[in-house]
Amino acid sequence: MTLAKIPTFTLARTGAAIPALGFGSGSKHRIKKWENAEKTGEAPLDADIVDVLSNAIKAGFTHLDGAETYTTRGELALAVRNSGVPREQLWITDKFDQGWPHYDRKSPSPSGPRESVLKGLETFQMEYYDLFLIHAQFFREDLVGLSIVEAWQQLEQCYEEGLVKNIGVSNFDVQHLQQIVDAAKYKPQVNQIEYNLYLQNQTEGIADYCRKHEIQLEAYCPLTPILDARINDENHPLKPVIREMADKYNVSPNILALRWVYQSGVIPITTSSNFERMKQTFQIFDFELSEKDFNTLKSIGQTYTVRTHFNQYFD
Ligand SMILES: NC(=O)C1=CN([C@@H]2O[C@H](COP(=O)(O)OP(=O)(O)OC[C@H]3O[C@@H](n4cnc5c(N)ncnc54)[C@H](OP(=O)(O)O)[C@@H]3O)[C@@H](O)[C@H]2O)C=CC1
Ligand SMILES: O=C1Nc2ccccc2C1=O
Repeated sequence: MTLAKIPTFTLARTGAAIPALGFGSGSKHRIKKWENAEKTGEAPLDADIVDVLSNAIKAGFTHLDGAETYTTRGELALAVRNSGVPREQLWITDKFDQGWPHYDRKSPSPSGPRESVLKGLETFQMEYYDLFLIHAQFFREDLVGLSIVEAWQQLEQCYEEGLVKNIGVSNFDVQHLQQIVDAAKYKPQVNQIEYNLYLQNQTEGIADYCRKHEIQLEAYCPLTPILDARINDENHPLKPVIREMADKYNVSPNILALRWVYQSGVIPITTSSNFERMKQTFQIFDFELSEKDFNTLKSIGQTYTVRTHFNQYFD
């Protein structure tokens, strides 16, 4: 299979070229796995999810976003293996599950990220991850056996051992990132956060902080502004603007929303079960928003906030 050439961003400190668009194996896929496990008490491989992830690779995605907590590592590993795409042509991200206080879920790797990395590499039958993240800053003693800084030091060890080529965090605010930066031998290279036109700072000052410290932002929920399921309000201020601008640029609204994220220097991590939509996603690289239109979207987006994840911590 010939893979499409996807633009990249360069990660500080290692110079790694990370594909500027990623495909997620969490969100709807995580929910499906967790619900099944609740019903049946186990989480067997889900053939439909393997198909979705295989289709994503067929559609041209080379950057795949996984996480221990999604319980879809097995599905992603199979999709990667079945694709026949050489390992070095793919970018595989995974995340350490530190446990989730609001779900009362314990970490499946209570001794820390190194345990998670080793288990993940075994599942994937591969030698290294391109990027490994601490999934969230919500550490609680009864759910995981180490502190944030100790977790970071384990990731640094994995980096020195060559098990992970790049290291970072997800859902970190300025205060928790600063704790790591103060103690770090190697500073985080990535922070994956909820980010879109309606949530341009998951937490106060986070986008500027990451830019200042050369920490690449990745955006989950990039499509929130076009999803009625997430915005139960006909009158949200971007609704007519997105429609009008999508017509102007001759793209669909989802492409416009993703392009804005990419053009702001942030890597959209999206997902879909729809093969046509997967292929369509690459249109974000075929046009450019004028500076005026980019800024119009940005300033109108700032007048309205939608957060779908971790409200109990961040609001
Ligand atoms: N670090 C973290 O804490 C988190 C990380 N993530 C990561 O980010 C990934 C993506 O997250 P997610 O929020 O789902 O991403 P998006 O905001 O891209 O939303 C994806 C959803 O949008 C739907 N969709 C796409 N286009 C359209 C359209 N034109 N019309 C209607 N529906 C559409 C898709 O449905 P359809 O299948 O029908 O196309 C899919 O359910 C996750 O899989 C995960 O890897 C997500 C949440 C938290
Ligand atoms: O996609 C995700 N959905 C989640 C829900 C709870 C905790 C983490 C996540 C994800 O990363």
